[in-house]
Amino acid sequence: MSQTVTEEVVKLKVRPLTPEAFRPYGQVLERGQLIYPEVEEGRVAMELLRTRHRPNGRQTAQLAVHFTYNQTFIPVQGSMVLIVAPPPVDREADPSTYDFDFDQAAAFLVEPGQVAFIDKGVWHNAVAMGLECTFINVTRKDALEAATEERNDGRIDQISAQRPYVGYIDLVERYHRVLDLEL
Ligand SMILES: NC(=O)N[C@@H](O)C(=O)O
Repeated sequence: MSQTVTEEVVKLKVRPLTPEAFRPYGQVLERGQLIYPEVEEGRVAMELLRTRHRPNGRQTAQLAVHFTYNQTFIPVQGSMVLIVAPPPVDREADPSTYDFDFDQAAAFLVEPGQVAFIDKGVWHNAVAMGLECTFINVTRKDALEAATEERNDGRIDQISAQRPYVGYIDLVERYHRVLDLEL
């Protein structure tokens, strides 16, 4: 009889966003400091997105990755939880083999007025902390590309299908694991 494989739940405690705690993943912009959004292709673009609470929103199976640009999350209404993990070790490897370090994965509460800037290659996904979060997304856009379609299903593979420069990993498919936020 075939056994269904149930995924292992990896708990992530949601932590306050501080420059020190966030340093392995990027920078928290503070007054008097500068950050430099950067793209190796396309153009730097700023868009206003809204993400809404979704059923089972505490669990995340997919995360995005891109080495050609860094990215900035700036909540303006409502808070978000930014889930991150260090970049894959080998950028030149086949993206389908990119590693994911569960031991270094983390979740940070980003509140309105805070600015979370992730380095190139950092694994990431963002979910609404409450019912919804409207945030400024500083990202990459290629010529003629429109604003990112707002989704509430955490499906980075669907984003990747429209924006091929956004890579992703499905932790359930790859490791039979899922990240579960502990608030
Ligand atoms: N969902 C998500 O984080 N997408 C980004 O990678 C982006 O550049 O917009």
